[in-house]
Amino acid sequence: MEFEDGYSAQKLFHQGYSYTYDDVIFLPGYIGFPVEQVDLSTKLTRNISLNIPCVSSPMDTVTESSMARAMAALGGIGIIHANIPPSEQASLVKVAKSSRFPVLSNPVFRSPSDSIISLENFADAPCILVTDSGDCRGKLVGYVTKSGWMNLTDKETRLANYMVKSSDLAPWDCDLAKMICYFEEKAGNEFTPIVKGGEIVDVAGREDVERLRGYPRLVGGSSVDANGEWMVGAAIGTREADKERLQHLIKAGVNVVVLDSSQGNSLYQIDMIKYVKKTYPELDVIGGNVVTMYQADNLIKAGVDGLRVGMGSGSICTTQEVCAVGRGQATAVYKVSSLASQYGVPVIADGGISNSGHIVKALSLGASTVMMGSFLAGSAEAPGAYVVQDGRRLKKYRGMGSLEAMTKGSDARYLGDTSKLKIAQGVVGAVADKGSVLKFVPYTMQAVKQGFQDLGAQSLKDAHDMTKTTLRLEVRTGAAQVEGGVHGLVSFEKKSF
Ligand SMILES: NC(=O)C1=CN([C@@H]2O[C@H](COP(=O)(O)OP(=O)(O)OC[C@H]3O[C@@H](n4cnc5c(N)ncnc54)[C@H](O)[C@@H]3O)[C@@H](O)[C@H]2O)C=CC1
Ligand SMILES: O=c1[nH]c(=O)c2[nH+]cn([C@@H]3O[C@H](COP(=O)(O)O)[C@@H](O)[C@H]3O)c2[nH]1
Ligand SMILES: [K+]
Repeated sequence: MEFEDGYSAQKLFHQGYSYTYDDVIFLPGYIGFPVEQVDLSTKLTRNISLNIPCVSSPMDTVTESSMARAMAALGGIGIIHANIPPSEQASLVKVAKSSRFPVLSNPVFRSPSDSIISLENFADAPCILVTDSGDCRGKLVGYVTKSGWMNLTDKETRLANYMVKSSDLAPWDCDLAKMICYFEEKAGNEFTPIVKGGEIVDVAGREDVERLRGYPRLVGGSSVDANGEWMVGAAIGTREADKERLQHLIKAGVNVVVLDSSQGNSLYQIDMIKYVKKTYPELDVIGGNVVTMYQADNLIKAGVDGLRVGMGSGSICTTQEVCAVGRGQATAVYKVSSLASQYGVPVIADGGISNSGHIVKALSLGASTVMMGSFLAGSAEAPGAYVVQDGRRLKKYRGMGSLEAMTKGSDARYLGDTSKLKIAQGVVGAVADKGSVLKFVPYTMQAVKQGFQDLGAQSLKDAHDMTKTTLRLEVRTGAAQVEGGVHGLVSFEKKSF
């Protein structure tokens, strides 16, 4: 029997309002299965499948090699930003794909006849690798740990005199499970270099392995391509020079490209989509950003394999203030998805995700994945070091359209090559330390699964089907939103897991 209770998505999003995630609330459905049976596997593009619906933003304070590796290990994907020269971006892609162990350690190399005079020689590396040639192509003879070096009285002494002698190497396709076995077998080793194609590409440490063992495990597995390497995406622009950038990325083995623009429905982007599809027919290309059916239709006709949705919804975005264009993110995701689904083009809900509930809403309203910037920027895997401010550990997070990011690399794109007027569409800020994505993303996915269970959706397909049929939702008034949050307490501590 049908009850007159709540609104269908179609009715709710046809009222002339731009709604965002917090404006709407879903009415629960019927739970007929355990939470473990919720399957969050999904599609990033027509041809790329993921085990979790998570994508990291192509921003220079969010996604470089370390984030891309971790996102792939989790079963999602990272999109490497383009705010650096093409060869550097390509090398970040290559590094991310060079090992299947989810931690990146940027090893430092020396030869046996070298000495280490200062702790700074370790840079951020956990140890120094000693090879006969003193570089990554040489034959491994041993390694030096920080504590081994600290205990030295004579810092001038040569590495050959105190290094831990070892020639043990782990192959690049050793994932966490294989690395656990490796360290169990090699009881004396604290570190093992990882080798690929005759080159040492990274180093794994016993401590990392132990730490990762304590993290929650995701069922479903990692994002691995046909060559057994992590899947990694990269952003490019729509200028002539981006064709050369793309060549570098292709050589590095990039699996998907995102045409990174705030307003994707342009002559430039349509030309670029056609160029990419013609030149590299095997490569999936994601177009955007779009927020309307009209914009999406143009890019779908041009041949995109995926669409990125969101304009001005990002935490660091000022586009709606500056340019007066954009859309509430819930409406944008619903409207674009309802068109894109007719063509089998998956939608990425980009921006405005600050909790697991927002992810449930984005996915239920039709998105196949969510792209996140601020949600991931405070993690250990995001680029940059933590700073301590008023007793809190913070990491910098900035918009790619902020003045600071523009002057770092995207001037040509932003200002027009000859223009001298800089108009920011983003801000520079900071986010709190959240620890490793390898730890908090699995908890977040468990929360999303619970949301799906409450709705009565066992998969993304179920949720998408329900949104077209039985799902009911409502707009929350201001008071209802207050009620939905924590309220009326003198103090509280919000700990999610
Ligand atoms: N999602 C969002 O709401 C927003 C995102 N951003 C982010 O900021 C960054 C830059 O975004 P946009 O400024 O939109 O970059 P964009 O590269 O699309 O546009 C910058 C300027 O270059 C022009 N342009 C692009 N290709 C051209 C060509 N071939 N010939 C001549 N002119 C050309 C555009 O029309 C525009 O005026 C991206 O990382 C984007 O994701 C910025 C603002 C909003
Ligand atoms: O208006 C903008 N000015 C900017 O400078 C800017 N930089 C990034 N982005 C977009 O914001 C998304 C990340 O948003 P969140 O932090 O909310 O996850 C990203 O994925 C982008 O879509 C920008 N938007
Ligand atoms: K905003």
